[in-house]
Amino acid sequence: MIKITDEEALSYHQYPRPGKISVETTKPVDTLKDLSMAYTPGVAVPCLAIEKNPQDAYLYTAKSNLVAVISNGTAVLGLGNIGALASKPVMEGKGVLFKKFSGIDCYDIEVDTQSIDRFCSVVSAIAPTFGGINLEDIKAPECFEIERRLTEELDIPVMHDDQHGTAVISAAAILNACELTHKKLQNLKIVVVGAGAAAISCARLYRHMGAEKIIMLDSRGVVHNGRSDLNEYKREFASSEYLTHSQAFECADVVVGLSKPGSFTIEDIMRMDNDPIIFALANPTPEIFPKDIKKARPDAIVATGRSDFANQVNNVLGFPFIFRGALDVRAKKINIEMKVAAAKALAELAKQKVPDYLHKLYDTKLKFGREYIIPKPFDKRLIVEVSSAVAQAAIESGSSMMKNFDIQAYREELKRRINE
Ligand SMILES: NC(=O)C1=CN([C@@H]2O[C@H](COP(=O)(O)OP(=O)(O)OC[C@H]3O[C@@H](n4cnc5c(N)ncnc54)[C@H](OP(=O)(O)O)[C@@H]3O)[C@@H](O)[C@H]2O)C=CC1
Ligand SMILES: CC(=O)C(=O)O
Ligand SMILES: [Mg+2]
Repeated sequence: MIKITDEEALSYHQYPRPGKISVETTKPVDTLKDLSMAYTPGVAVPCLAIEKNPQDAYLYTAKSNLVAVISNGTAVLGLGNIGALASKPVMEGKGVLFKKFSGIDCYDIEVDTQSIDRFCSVVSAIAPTFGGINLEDIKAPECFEIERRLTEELDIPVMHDDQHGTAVISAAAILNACELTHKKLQNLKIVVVGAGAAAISCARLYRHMGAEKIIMLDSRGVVHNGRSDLNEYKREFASSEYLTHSQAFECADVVVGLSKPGSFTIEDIMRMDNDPIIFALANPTPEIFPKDIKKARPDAIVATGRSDFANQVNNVLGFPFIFRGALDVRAKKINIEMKVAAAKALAELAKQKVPDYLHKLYDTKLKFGREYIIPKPFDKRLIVEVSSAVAQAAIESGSSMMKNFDIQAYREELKRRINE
């Protein structure tokens, strides 16, 4: 396990210059002619072209490869409502991952408001700059309304990463854990601990993919019909019978923690069925640490959201590649078909032979099994498999604005890029 100290983390962020991102130019500005083209008078030509045909913005500006990572800092990792400014290191971090893993340029934008109206009006006002909007770390239930409004209003893909990125990756991991434990998704008893942004969307995707028995817990216990304090999103998963916290775990096959440290315990996981699938996904501190889970339940398949344990179920495996595919086919929305395609592509990739550079990087032999149910973020094949699956689903489901997109040529181009 890789250990880092607080001092190392601060030093990484401070030196050699503060922060993790910068802006670079893509055209030469070395001569008087360059200057005349980049700025006035040359720049007026693309301006007028775009005024005439707005789609030309994709030809003459950085829009087609530019995503905004936008947060109001209300649910930053599992740190809670720490505010817009304090969320900036995470948002810069998402920008780094976009660039590193899928070549997408990114501006992080921290919006200091908790008002849904104000947040939406800021985002929709700046949307023309971008090819896509990645919403991040906005708490529930506001995040659902924010995403709904922006998706409806804008003609570029908008995705709340904590909702859908997490749903896609955890669904892929559950599919593979099922295969390893010879269980079927539709027969699973799934306990989702948390009823916020990530939890609600994960549960929706599992249900869409065939899960039938989902029990949800929030900070007040099991979400059930007898409660009068449920919002409309929690009500979608309210169980018809009253259950105690402990009863929820009785013979459960899967627990997905999307809450905070300590929200379920060793006693809870001891009640689960054989070969339990236990995902403790709160960041940075999981609900229970893997070593404690493994000690109590050696038969468990365990995942966390962190890079320093086996089976990292984290949306880093999703947003870079989902947006890559969506941007490249100019998808108007990131729809359910694209999310399911991403989940299936991820699950499938974990079953392929792992390239040597990953064995070296992770200093361990990686082979599909209990300690490797989901690909690693540094797997270069992710962009080929996930982005092309997303692009194909966008085309087939009618979300793409491109006519005659050659998906095979696109896959080849992505393969070429990773071999450069
Ligand atoms: N691994 C990954 O890829 C990801 C992990 N996460 C992690 O998931 C967690 C939640 O994030 P997010 O959904 O964005 O945040 P939200 O603020 O939207 O949701 C937090 C949820 O946790 C619930 N909760 C708090 N305490 C308990 C408890 N003791 N028992 C049960 N539920 C509890 C809250 O309940 P109530 O509704 O009653 O307030 C709320 O529903 C964070 O730790 C985050 O880091 C999130 C996204 C991706
Ligand atoms: C991983 C992530 O996005 C989170 O924990 O919020
Ligand atoms: Mg997040």
